[in-house]
Amino acid sequence: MSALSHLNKYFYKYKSRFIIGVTITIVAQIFTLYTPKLVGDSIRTLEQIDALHKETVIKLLGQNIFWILVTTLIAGFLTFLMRQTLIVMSRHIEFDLKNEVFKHYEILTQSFYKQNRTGDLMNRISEDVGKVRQYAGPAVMYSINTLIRFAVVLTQMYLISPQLTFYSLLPLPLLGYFIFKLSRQINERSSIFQANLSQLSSFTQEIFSGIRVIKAYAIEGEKQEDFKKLTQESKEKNLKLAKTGSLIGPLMIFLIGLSNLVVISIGAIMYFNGQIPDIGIIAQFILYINMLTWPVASLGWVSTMIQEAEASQKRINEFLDIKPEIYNTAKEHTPIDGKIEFQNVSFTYDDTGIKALDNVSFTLEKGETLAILGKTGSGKSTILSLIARLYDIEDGKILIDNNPIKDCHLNDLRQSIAFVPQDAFLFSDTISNNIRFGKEDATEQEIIEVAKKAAVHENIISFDKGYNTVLGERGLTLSGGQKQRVSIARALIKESPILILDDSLSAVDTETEENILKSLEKHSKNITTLIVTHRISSAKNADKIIILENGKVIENGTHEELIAKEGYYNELHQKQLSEKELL
Ligand SMILES: Nc1ncnc2c1ncn2[C@@H]1O[C@H](COP(=O)(O)OP(=O)(O)OP(=O)(O)O)[C@@H](O)[C@H]1O
Repeated sequence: MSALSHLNKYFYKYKSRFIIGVTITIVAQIFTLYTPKLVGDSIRTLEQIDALHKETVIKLLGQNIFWILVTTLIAGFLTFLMRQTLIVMSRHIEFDLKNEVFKHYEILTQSFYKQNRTGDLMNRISEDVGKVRQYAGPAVMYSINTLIRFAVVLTQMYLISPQLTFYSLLPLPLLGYFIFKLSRQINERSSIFQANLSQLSSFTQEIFSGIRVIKAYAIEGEKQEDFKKLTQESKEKNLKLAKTGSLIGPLMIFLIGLSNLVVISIGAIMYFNGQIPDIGIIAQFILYINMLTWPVASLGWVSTMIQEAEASQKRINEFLDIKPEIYNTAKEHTPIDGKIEFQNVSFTYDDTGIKALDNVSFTLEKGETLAILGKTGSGKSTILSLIARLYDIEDGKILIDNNPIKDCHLNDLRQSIAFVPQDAFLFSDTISNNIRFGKEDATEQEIIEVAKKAAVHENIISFDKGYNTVLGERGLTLSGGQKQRVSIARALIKESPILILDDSLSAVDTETEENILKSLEKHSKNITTLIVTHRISSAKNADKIIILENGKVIENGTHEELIAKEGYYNELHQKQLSEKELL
């Protein structure tokens, strides 16, 4: 139960609902006691049929039926209220916990997302939180219900006949034991089934995300076979689970029957021996025993729920206990102007041990543009990640507006960067909302303006619904180049002092690229811009250019200076010039 103690703060938060729920449960249980008593009274009345007038008997029976109806209705209504308070409380707790987990996911760093699979993250926030809710709601409710029912029913039974109470309760522990054993087995089998289900969903999710590759390689048949194998496994596991589950019903019927038999036999003997005054008591006890059977049976079920919830909360806590490696240390807000300086920065990725940057230095004044070129894997994107402080460095210094990056308010720093990543990610929403993502209160006019600057306006208005075109999952309805340009528009609307383009014109033809760069030049006069690119055409107008190789800066200067050096840049320039001529 230690992991579940995480929920105590929520029980405390909803304490008034909890207390009201418990009070209602107690009152509801007291009302349910009336039915057996009234049934017993009715049988007692019938026993006296010879001594009483027929009308008196009918009148007494009629009164009893009336009160049975009234007390049952009240008990039913109170049970409804009990669910309304306790189950609704669990829904509130589920909501709070989901939000707590989501908020925590958001502050965790890149390495967390690299180490954990998306499916796992989703499972913990949905499936596991759902299991925990079963504890906070039904498990707590049934436990309280059982406890109170036992207390009131047993007291009533004991007051009538302690001896008959003892005998009638004999089969109940047996019922409890078997149900507990079966629930254990159900728990194990359901965990196995759940794990298999997770595997199945991860498999299908991957297949649908990569459907284009699967079709291109014509391996649908093979994948179908894999799917068949997985579903076959899933079916077998589910059948095993169903087999155990189907034993519970018959077992309960058998043991309830046994209990009734015990009450009738022992009750009859006691009646003949004069140990109980009338047969009505036997009927009353049969009803009491039936009232206790379900709570006993539910104990096994409740214990399964608690065990599952404990396991799930443990998984949730594993993530909640992870402290983000990167966090804000600045007490005050630090507005960002845009000067960026790297002083002998070296950086190694912890998980792979790859040294991505080696002694990198450059200075970029506010409003200047830096182009970063270099072979793939040379460390270009790493520089950009470090500016957004997605990682912290150990060697060297990164200064933003002459202050160490760690002294900048993390939120201010990230807010001041408009980032266009290598693989543009668009949400399943309208184009307009995808652009507005960069500035929530942007007007339609502003959206159109930035779309024009990103040279994507003409494309957008050619769609039937224009800016209201809804993009499919991950914006699949747009071409690669269109996605990149919408992503650029989103960055431009943000009007941040720092603009970062990570190879984000790669899917755009050179003519469109030129148009975009021209508008960017006008747009970003006061904006510090970093462009990672493989094309000279994207770099040539930058104020500064650096060339990386294996994390080291091997050349730096302006376009003219680098051409004159006859190194990597010049070679690339010549190559791209001749390619252009060939076209
Ligand atoms: N998140 C990461 N964790 C571990 N290693 C990484 C990570 N990102 C990049 N690397 C490694 O660091 C090195 C530099 O990668 P980086 O992405 O900065 O190169 P790049 O020049 O941007 O490459 P490309 O042009 O292909 O995008 C590579 O060897 C890469 O494998």
